[in-house]
Amino acid sequence: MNTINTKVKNIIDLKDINKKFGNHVVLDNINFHVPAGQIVSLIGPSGAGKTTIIKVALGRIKIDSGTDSVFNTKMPNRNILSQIGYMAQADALYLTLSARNNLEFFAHMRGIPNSKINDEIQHVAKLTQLENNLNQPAMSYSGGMKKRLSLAIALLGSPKLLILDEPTVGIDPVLRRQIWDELRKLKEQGHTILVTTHIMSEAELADKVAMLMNGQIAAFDAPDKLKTQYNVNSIEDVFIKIENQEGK
Ligand SMILES: Nc1ncnc2c1ncn2[C@@H]1O[C@H](COP(=O)(O)OP(=O)(O)OP(=O)(O)O)[C@@H](O)[C@H]1O
Repeated sequence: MNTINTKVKNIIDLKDINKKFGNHVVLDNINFHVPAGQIVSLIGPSGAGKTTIIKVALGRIKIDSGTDSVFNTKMPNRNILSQIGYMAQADALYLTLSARNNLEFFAHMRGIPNSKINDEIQHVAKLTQLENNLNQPAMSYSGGMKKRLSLAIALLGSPKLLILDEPTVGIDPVLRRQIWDELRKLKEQGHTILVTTHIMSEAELADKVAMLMNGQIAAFDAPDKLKTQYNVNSIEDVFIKIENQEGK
């Protein structure tokens, strides 16, 4: 694998980002960063622009102005992209292939050496509880299984940066907890994780919560600090308070 600069303070660093679709301002001069070695959850109402922020970070959409860098490198950059574990909201699977073949394909794309691919597949399949279904074609998977397979693909090779767009939709609470345990383990090993979610109890498990509203980052801090600041007991209540303040 190519080397990347992991000794940066903020692994994702978006500065003064403006993005409109037609006349619709989605990101209004946003400054947003994901500090190295932390889990940041990005929350906000449906359509607030969470996926758009992710696509900006990945360099997948053209911004109107601002700068986006990942590992201190201007995006898009093919070397950096190959080293990000990205799970999109819509599954990007080869449905006619087996789950194992999907994992093998993406493991090659990620540059994992052939000698390590089988062990890697076993590892991520275990984490996502797919060990017994690896030989089935992806098209025979349920919605939740497809989500788990997408997550398994993102986890291949333990990438230094994971970007997960609603990874636990359609996943039952027990497995969701196991997935968060794994995310925290990866964080303890020095990995950086950006995750979007609509599940507020899940957002609270992150080191920092960023709330996107009306094109701006309305709050960005540790969950406990946000709860103290807004004088409430949960991130759900912080969300509701900010939404009311913003006049929605
Ligand atoms: N390619 C596009 N062309 C036009 N409008 C777009 C495009 N992509 C996104 N939008 C609009 O930008 C806004 C933000 O979309 P985005 O998908 O980023 O929201 P989100 O916060 O991720 O929503 P959700 O929580 O529902 O997934 C929405 O109003 C959406 O309709």
